[in-house]
Amino acid sequence: MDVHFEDLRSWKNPKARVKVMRGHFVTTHSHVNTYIDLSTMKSRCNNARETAKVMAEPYLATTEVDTVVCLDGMEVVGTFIADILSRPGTVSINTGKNISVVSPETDKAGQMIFRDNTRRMIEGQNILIVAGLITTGKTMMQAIESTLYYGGRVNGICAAFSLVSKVAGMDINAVFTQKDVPGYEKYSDGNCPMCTAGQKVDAFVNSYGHSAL
Ligand SMILES: O=C(O)c1cc(=O)[nH]c(=O)n1[C@@H]1O[C@H](COP(=O)(O)O)[C@@H](O)[C@H]1O
Repeated sequence: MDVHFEDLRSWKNPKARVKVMRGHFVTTHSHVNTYIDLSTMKSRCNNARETAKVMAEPYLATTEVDTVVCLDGMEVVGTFIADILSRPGTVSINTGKNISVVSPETDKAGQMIFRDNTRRMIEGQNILIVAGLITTGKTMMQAIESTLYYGGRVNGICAAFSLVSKVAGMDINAVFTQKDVPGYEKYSDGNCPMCTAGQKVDAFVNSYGHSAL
């Protein structure tokens, strides 16, 4: 496979950056013609912090957050978001809080669950969900349902990249949208023109990364 990544930087903050690769990829719920690699923002401290600034900004003055629920391995970014929201001396209404940062577990049935030890960080709490990639919105829908099931209030949803602007009627605050990645297309299984054209699958991709075939 000829691996060619383009750098993509947020116009809001160039240090919030991802890498983009074109090809034929199989994801959990769809086929996509573009792979977005989030490893820099997920794993490098400076990039995670700068990404967190972009993500936290809309919530600073207005949104109560007690717990950040992280999906797709976004814990480093989520922790910076919690820190930014709770910092003293900012306009944040969450100043001084000890905000929790948790991740759900996916059980064998594919349900997102919280173990007994983290439930108190969901039940009766104001939740901000932080996702990596939102493609169809199915995974986010599961995360919202799970949070509500455990008694949390979903007050905000943010993502590194989202193809959709809303899930369950809630706005998605995305660092990158389809406008930033022109030509990004997703196709349901069985309806993929790349498969129809006999284009070989380049890689299986999931939130951990990609494995070339
Ligand atoms: O995990 C994946 O398969 C994946 C690869 C990809 O290119 N894009 C992508 O959105 N995902 C994951 O698929 C889930 C979101 O897809 P939807 O449920 O279709 O919105 C998230 O867990 C993403 O990390």
